Amino acid sequence: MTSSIAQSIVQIDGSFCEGGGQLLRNAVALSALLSKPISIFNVRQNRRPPGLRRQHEAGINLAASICSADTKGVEVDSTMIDFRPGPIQLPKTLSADPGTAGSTTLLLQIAFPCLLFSPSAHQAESESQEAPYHFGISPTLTVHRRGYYPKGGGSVLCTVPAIPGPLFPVVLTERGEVNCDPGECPPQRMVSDAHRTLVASGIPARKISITAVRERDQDVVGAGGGILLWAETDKGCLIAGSAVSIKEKKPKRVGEEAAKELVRNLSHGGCVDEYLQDQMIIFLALAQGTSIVKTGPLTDHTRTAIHIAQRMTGARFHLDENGPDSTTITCEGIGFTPSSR
Ligand SMILES: Nc1ncnc2c1ncn2[C@@H]1O[C@H](COP(=O)(O)OP(=O)(O)OP(=O)(O)O)[C@@H](O)[C@H]1O
Repeated sequence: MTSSIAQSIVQIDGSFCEGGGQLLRNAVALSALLSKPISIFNVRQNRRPPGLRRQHEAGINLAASICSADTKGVEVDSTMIDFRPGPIQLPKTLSADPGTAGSTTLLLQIAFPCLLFSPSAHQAESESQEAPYHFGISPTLTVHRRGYYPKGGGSVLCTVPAIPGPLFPVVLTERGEVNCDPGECPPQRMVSDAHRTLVASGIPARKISITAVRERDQDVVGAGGGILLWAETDKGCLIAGSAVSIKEKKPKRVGEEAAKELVRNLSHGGCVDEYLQDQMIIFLALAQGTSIVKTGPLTDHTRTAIHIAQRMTGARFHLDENGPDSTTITCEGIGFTPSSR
């Protein structure tokens, strides 16, 4: 390796802050998108066991197939990887399979930014500009089959509208009034328990509606269940709480857990919940201009995502931690477009 190439490789310590798989996904996604080679050492150092698991391996290989990357060390248990992106060359359909009960949405987390700015499907331009979502984009996600732990076997199809220009910045500083609390979940005990926990926390019963959904046997692999609760506000914010049932957990606890998560995320008055908080960082960094997001206490996932986004993109973040329960994230995004690559 010549010294000029060595100098241009961004060296990333995978043990920073949260030190898990999300650091890896953000760093690889930005490497592929910005065409910046990276080396990550101490991969998932804060997890037991550390190193890559099959779903991380599948995610990195998916990103590599999108941007024709040369990789090193991408195998289970590896704690050091190299990722050298090449040109983005997309087939019409891409698929990835971790071969385990790994999360499909985490595979998407790594591929989505690159697909969004891929130079292939600019006919989607008008659709993307009219979309009502925070950044002005409208991907679709269709669940073909749910696969429950430990077997896995689920299948989702995600369609990503490629955009020709930069993302719009977002200003999410006023949450607005909660309109209703719809929810989806299977057994009745989860429903009644979630309902009781929400009412006990002060949410009026008339605003709560939970629908029990039973999947058709042919649409699932394995046995399981879960509950998803969300609150929608008149300013277009969605705040969620969810839980999945596993053998060791009583259904009563599942409903309670999801309701408590929703209440926790409503109580800080922010515009995004604790999960959207870290997942939107990469998009704030890529958007054009100043984004401002009011949220709850910062998570370590968010601090990690900000660290990686600043290093890889040069976007500037400013954090106002207004007491223990409220944070305002301001970001001066770089205005990335497919032609900046
Ligand atoms: N219940 C949930 N709803 C929505 N998003 C979630 C939920 N739980 C986790 N996430 C999101 O999933 C991502 C991964 O988080 P998680 O803590 O599961 O794994 P990780 O630390 O990134 O990876 P790993 O455990 O593989 O090292 C984060 O971006 C987080 O916001």
